[in-house]
Amino acid sequence: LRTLVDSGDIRDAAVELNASNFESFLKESPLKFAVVEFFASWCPACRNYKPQYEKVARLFNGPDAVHPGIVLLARVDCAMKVNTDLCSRFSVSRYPMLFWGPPRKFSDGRWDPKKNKDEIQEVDEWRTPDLLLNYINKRIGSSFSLSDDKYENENTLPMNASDPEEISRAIYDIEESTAQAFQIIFQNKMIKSNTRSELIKFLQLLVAHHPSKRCRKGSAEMLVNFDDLWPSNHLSVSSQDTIVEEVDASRYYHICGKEIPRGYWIFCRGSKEDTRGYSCGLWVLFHSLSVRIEDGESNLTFTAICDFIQNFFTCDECRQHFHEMSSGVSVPFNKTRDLAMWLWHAHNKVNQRLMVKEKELGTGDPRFPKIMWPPKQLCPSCYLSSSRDSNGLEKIKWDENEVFKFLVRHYGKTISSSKEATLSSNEDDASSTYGISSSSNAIVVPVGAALAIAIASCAFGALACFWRTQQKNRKYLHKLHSLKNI
Ligand SMILES: Cc1cc2nc3c(=O)[nH]c(=O)nc-3n(C[C@H](O)[C@H](O)[C@H](O)COP(=O)(O)OP(=O)(O)OC[C@H]3O[C@@H](n4cnc5c(N)ncnc54)[C@H](O)[C@@H]3O)c2cc1C
Repeated sequence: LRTLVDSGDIRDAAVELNASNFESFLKESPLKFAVVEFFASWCPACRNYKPQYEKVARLFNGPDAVHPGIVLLARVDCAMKVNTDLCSRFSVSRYPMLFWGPPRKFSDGRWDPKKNKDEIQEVDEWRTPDLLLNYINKRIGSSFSLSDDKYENENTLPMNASDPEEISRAIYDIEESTAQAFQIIFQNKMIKSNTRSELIKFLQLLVAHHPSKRCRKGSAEMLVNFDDLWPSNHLSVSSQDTIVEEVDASRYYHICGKEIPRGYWIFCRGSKEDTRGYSCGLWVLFHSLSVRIEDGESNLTFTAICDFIQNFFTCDECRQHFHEMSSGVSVPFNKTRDLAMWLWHAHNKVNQRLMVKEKELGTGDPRFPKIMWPPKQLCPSCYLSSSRDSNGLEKIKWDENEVFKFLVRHYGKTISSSKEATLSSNEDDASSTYGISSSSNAIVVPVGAALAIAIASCAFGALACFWRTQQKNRKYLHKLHSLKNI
């Protein structure tokens, strides 16, 4: 995608699209809304309009956006020959012409002036930044203003954590937090002799059950190369030495693809700069893993998550509290439900503790106060009864069967399926190279014997380990063939 630099050092905030990237870019966009300006570079009125359009674009697009993750502003130059068909699909008859609609509808869409019921609409009021922003505000029921300052926007955030639709956008934050987790691991050189196997276990879990296809693919690549990158035989058992310096880990920073981390949050976006974000994304990742695993994988998953938190989550207080909670588990988990419910309960314990603390210290996010979760609006059937004790604390009697059903619905299919379908086709090629099935979330095992291991143990660990060896053998054979051919 072309990032334009128009005058001096000022980058355009509106994204310039053309016929070759229009469809894929808009299809993959995590945003709910888009404005597309069709213009012609030779048109003087368009040149004059550009700074006005940019004023609104800077509010929503780019790293300094005041309200990122909501509306995409893009433009297409109809004076470019390659864009002729694209512009005629939208019946562009004068310049500039602006359209409004969901990004995905643009990608395969067209606009017909005779059909005004389309999801794509011509923007009728756009001539000044105020008019365009008013139009956007009317469409999404917001009250954004051109004078909004970064992160001082509690009252304008249109998102609501109790909106059941919001969770479908959490896939982007799960990807973001996964990528950030590995950035932190590499930057802080956290792969050591005593943490190496914990990371491998966690990667195996991600390969098999991460809700994002591109993160499964990235984890698989890292797992296949793990022994080469961080060989265990370079370390003595007692050694605490960091071994990450020996390899160019930066090549493997992009566990969920090159464009991630994107640098902003959507579902986990706080109303202040220092709230929510990474830790919220991690919780959502853990919950979505917990409902994706098979019964027989529950204990391994529990250990993999606990070890990951212990070794790689760099919030001391968090890992200490989490360790206290996980040490209280005396009986191994046998069922998906056991783990999902334990994690839900543990998260609520953290919420309860933070409810008091954040109130005392004023450190919480005013738009997202801690609550016993899920709230009634999200899952009425989860509540048998609720009352307040003498200190005003809410006491809830949960219907745990309903809670589990809700967790499966909330963190299961809603999170991945529709968004994954939009990934680009070259990722499909790569994932088949690595034997990852997108439909089942599982690893495709090349040999029947491996299947037997998988069925017998029903554990992603054994399966992923076997598969890793297979990949290494394949790599070795491939190298051998290339050498023979020289
Ligand atoms: C493992 C772990 C331990 C932590 N321990 C601490 C700690 O000890 N002290 C501290 O100050 N901070 C701790 N944090 C950070 C803290 O829990 C929050 O992540 C942070 O305050 C941001 O809160 P949030 O409002 O974004 O919601 P989060 O608590 O991060 O939750 C993210 C989302 O998960 C959903 N959710 C909320 N509760 C549940 C639940 N019970 N089950 C399932 N889904 C739920 C909601 O949709 C919510 O928006 C911890 C984080 C993690 C990942």
